[in-house]
Amino acid sequence: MQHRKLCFIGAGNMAGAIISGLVESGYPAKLISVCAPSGKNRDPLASKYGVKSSDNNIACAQEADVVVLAVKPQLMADVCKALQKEVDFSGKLVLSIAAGISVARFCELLGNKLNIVRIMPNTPSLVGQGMSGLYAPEQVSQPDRDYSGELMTAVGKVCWVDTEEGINHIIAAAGSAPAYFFLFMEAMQAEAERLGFSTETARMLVEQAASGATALVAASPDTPLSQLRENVTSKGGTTFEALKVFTDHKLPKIVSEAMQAAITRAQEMEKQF
Ligand SMILES: NC(=O)C1=CN([C@@H]2O[C@H](COP(=O)(O)OP(=O)(O)OC[C@H]3O[C@@H](n4cnc5c(N)ncnc54)[C@H](O)[C@@H]3O)[C@@H](O)[C@H]2O)C=CC1
Ligand SMILES: O=C(O)[C@@H]1CCC=N1
Repeated sequence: MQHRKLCFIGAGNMAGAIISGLVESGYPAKLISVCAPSGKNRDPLASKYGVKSSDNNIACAQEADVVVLAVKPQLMADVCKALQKEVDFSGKLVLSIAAGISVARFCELLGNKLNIVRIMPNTPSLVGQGMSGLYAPEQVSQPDRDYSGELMTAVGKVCWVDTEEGINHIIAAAGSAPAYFFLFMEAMQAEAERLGFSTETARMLVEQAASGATALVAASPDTPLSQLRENVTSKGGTTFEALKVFTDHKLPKIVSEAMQAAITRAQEMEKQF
């Protein structure tokens, strides 16, 4: 992949996950810098992965070819305004991983001719199993699109969307989705503990069932998920009764409402920040 000088503004969960995945996959650490006001998160990244750590957003952005905006949406306007005063963004590629901040808003904050790609990653990027959605406005060049795609391919799979609205759909289906599965697994682990298993055993049971199920999905690309479910569900058996509880409580409707709630919040954030 192309190796450009890369600067992360923000050193939190998501920046850390991407930096770790990039370095593990061979991206040169000396080309990566990470900025945050406090050393609490960025210094461990510097010592673990050999990237440069700094509290100076402006100096790092000035030096970089590619600036990754990885702060919370609430802070984005202030961070961008400070950058805009000192940094010439012409000739740079800006990547935003923020939910709920549109390209139009970034152009207001950083300049009209901004060369920007929106990326919606998720935390499994930390272990090279990320799922990222990408959107680039028409004016972004093919080499910049290729670079953005290659960057996120280094930490997982990528899915380009043709319209910016698609980024909010990616949030619902992938960006926020690890938390849905963690919630489900937490509830299962708690019940396994109530059944008398130790915390460690309960976690192992749930973790292995979940990773075994996803491995089976990955190994069966032509089998619909419904078929995989039916393969577990013996007639007159236990799974049928368990699934009946989920369907009686309208699990598919709950999932649909939860995903729509994520989209609605992203749309609200687009107005708020
Ligand atoms: N956590 C997740 O699963 C995902 C998060 N995102 C997006 O990633 C962005 C970051 O989210 P997280 O990493 O979860 O947040 P976080 O709260 O873990 O990290 C934010 C980082 O920004 C730093 N920061 C605060 N003020 C700063 C400033 N003035 N200059 C530079 N850095 C500053 C903080 O020190 C912290 O390191 C958000 O915009 C979020 O929408 C996108 C997809 C998934
Ligand atoms: O909760 C959030 O707003 C961010 C975006 C997707 C995952 N986390």
